[in-house]
Amino acid sequence: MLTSFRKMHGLGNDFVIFDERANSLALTPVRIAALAHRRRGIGCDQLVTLSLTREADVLVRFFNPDGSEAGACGNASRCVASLLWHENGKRHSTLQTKAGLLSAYVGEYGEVTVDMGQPREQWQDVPLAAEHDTLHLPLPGDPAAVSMGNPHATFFVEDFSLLDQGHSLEHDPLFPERANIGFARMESRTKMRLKVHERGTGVTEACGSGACAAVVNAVRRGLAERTCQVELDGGVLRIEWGSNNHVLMTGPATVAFEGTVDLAAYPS
Ligand SMILES: N[C@@H](CCC[C@H](N)C(=O)O)C(=O)O
Repeated sequence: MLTSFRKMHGLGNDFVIFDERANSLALTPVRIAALAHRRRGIGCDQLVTLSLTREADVLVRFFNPDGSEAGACGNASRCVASLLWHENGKRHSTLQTKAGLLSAYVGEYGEVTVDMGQPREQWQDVPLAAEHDTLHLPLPGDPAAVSMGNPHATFFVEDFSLLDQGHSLEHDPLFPERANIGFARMESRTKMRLKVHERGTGVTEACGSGACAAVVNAVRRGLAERTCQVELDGGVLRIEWGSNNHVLMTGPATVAFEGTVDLAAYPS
């Protein structure tokens, strides 16, 4: 039996989205990893599932290609909000995620703003393995850490030569749940160039939660204003860390194609 899915992306950060609102699908971590595989499966940066909930318009779960589940995914959250808008015509939506309830708004030109909630700056919340100042982690390169519902460390750099260390930094014992590793070059106080090695995925075209984390860390370091444009390989996000401590992320959401797959052909 064939199961439908949608392929969407936010700035090239791409997702396979399965709708489990009518029927639940047997998506085990092994099957998710097989489906997400670029050569042997459909291929994506994250596999996303939608389910029914009483708490919000939809319950959204995000899975990395290694089968691990993430608390947050900014670019996929914009895609899901855009998908709901196309379904029901409502520009406002609410998304229940592992990290919390998010609200989203689709603007005049189809661009999506997601309220990514409040950053968490305490070492236990990132989390780190032991008590440290999250503004200056004890690692070469002096990164800062924050949780946007998932763990992030941001290095402030002049060039991106450290990018190939992303995998070993992700697995550094300092991060008991591993971490997404961002490399930010400040172009001005309102403009940043960012590349991200994503936990469980690798280097992606864009990382929405990584952009939020990088701006929060840049503001905490005194390097940026609270509204900042973040240029990633796949395009630009606008990040605003509001006076209510919530981080708003605005950017595009694009449907690539709709397809079907025989789930039984993948290991469970
Ligand atoms: N693509 C993302 C983040 C996806 C999850 C991340 N790899 C993790 O494990 O935390 C985004 O746009 O935020």
